[in-house]
Amino acid sequence: MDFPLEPLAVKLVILGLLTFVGFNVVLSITRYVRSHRKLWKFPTDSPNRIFGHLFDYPGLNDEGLAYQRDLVAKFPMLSVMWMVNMPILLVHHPSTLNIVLKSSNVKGTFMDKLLRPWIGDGLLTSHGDKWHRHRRLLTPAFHFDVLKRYVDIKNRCADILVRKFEEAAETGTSIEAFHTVGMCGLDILLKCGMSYETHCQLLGNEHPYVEATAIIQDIMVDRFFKPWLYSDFLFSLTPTGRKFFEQCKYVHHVAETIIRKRQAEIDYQMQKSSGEEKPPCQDFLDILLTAKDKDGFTLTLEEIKDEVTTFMFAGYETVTSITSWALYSVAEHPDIQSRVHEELDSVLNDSDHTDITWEDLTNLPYLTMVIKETMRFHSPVHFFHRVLSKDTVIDGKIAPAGTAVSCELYNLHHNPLLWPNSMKFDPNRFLPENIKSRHSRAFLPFSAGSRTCLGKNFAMNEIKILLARILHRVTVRLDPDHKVEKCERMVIKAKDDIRLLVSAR
Ligand code: HEM
Repeated sequence: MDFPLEPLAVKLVILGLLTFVGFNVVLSITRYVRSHRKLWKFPTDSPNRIFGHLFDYPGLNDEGLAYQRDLVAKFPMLSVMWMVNMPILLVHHPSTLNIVLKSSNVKGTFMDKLLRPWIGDGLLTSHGDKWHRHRRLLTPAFHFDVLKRYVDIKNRCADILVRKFEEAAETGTSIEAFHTVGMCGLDILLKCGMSYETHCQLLGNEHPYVEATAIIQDIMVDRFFKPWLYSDFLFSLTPTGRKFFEQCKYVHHVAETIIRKRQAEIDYQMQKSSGEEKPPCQDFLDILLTAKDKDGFTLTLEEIKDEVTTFMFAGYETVTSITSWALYSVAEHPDIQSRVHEELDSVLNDSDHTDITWEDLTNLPYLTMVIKETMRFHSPVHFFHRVLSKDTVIDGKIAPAGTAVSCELYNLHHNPLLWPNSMKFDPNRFLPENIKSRHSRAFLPFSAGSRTCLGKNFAMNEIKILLARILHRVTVRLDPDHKVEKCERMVIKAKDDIRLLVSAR
């Protein structure tokens, strides 16, 4: 057949398409150069503009942390990290952090994108109306009256944990802090937040959920340094990508099982009371399952799953890590441990209880200082991200809208302008007179402003209870045959755990 017009029509379509693509490429490059040129004005130690820090970051380990300390000593306000064509503005001084916290609570950096297949669009990664609605909804789950009820659950879980430490003292074997405390943290979180009983502490120190989240994080941080794998589609074609998505699927399956079980219990209770009563205990999950605002808005299963997975991530590793690093530091500093022992003896020895009560929680000033110094010195939650929602002047220069900002808490907590001799573990930094003489935002373990950590009181109570219960019964020291090395994941952990030798008091 003969189509006389075809060659011309095809040529025109191809020409049109090329013009369209070409125009968009030029536009993107122009926008990219225009916005990135602004960031070229900020300080950086990047050796080159093409690959940036991609191939010369020392590693997500002790060397990487030493590098971060050197960086903040050299650039105490901020600096830019270049990941090929993706700059990240690192802020690590109260004055620069304050500007970011005040001007933007928007999420959506490429790190958030890497987090999404795992924790979805929960409180940590969402913003705008959705974040506002969910934050308002979930805030009552952390009210003091609710937290008070959890003190008993935390003590009952601590009973099992303390028993494990006492057994280690009896047998003379060393104990793995992260693994052992981690099981207790998981037990507490599931019981308090979701009324879910697993007996996980009694089943050993391994748990498939914990293992899955460790694998997910290992892969995620490795992917961070491989921008060519940022596309979920391309990543899912690789063996590592397949492993990552399999583990995410498992984690979501666990969340769904917990949700369905609790939903069935709530339905049963409602049926029994002819739908008149609300379930007796409104924990985190109950709130999500029964939420209905004045406009009749309820949450979908997907939304509840995202919040449960977020809650499990935000609430479990953080507490485990701080408690474990605090044990490490008191083991390393026997004089500090003795002062903790003295304080615990004075609170607990003359009383008729071994539990830490709600009232005791405000009566342990030295232990609280040790915990705060742990959060500064080890800074397990070492960063969080924002995207600038508008052009913003930071340290006298304009950072364009859309810039990815990393609020670097480890660097802030080792900034020599704020923390002299930052590698000395010294709880006295948190004596009231010393706090007074420091910038109010020199210490931000829970962030600040509208997106401050929702679980901070829950976390502080739990860490105090676990440490007080353990250290009241035993003395810990470091196992000299075991080297402790740090590794940076979403929180800073110990690569091969921390091994502690234990003796009964
Ligand atoms: C000592 C332990 C903890 C530390 C150091 C910590 C630290 C933080 C930080 C720095 C943020 C801000 C993150 C950001 O803006 O991207 C945050 C947010 C959050 N944390 Fe924690 N956290 C801890 C424990 C917990 C616990 C136990 C829970 C829940 C049980 C929790 C739930 C959350 C949630 C839901 C958010 C998101 C808040 C929002 O964006 O509205 N955290 N946390």
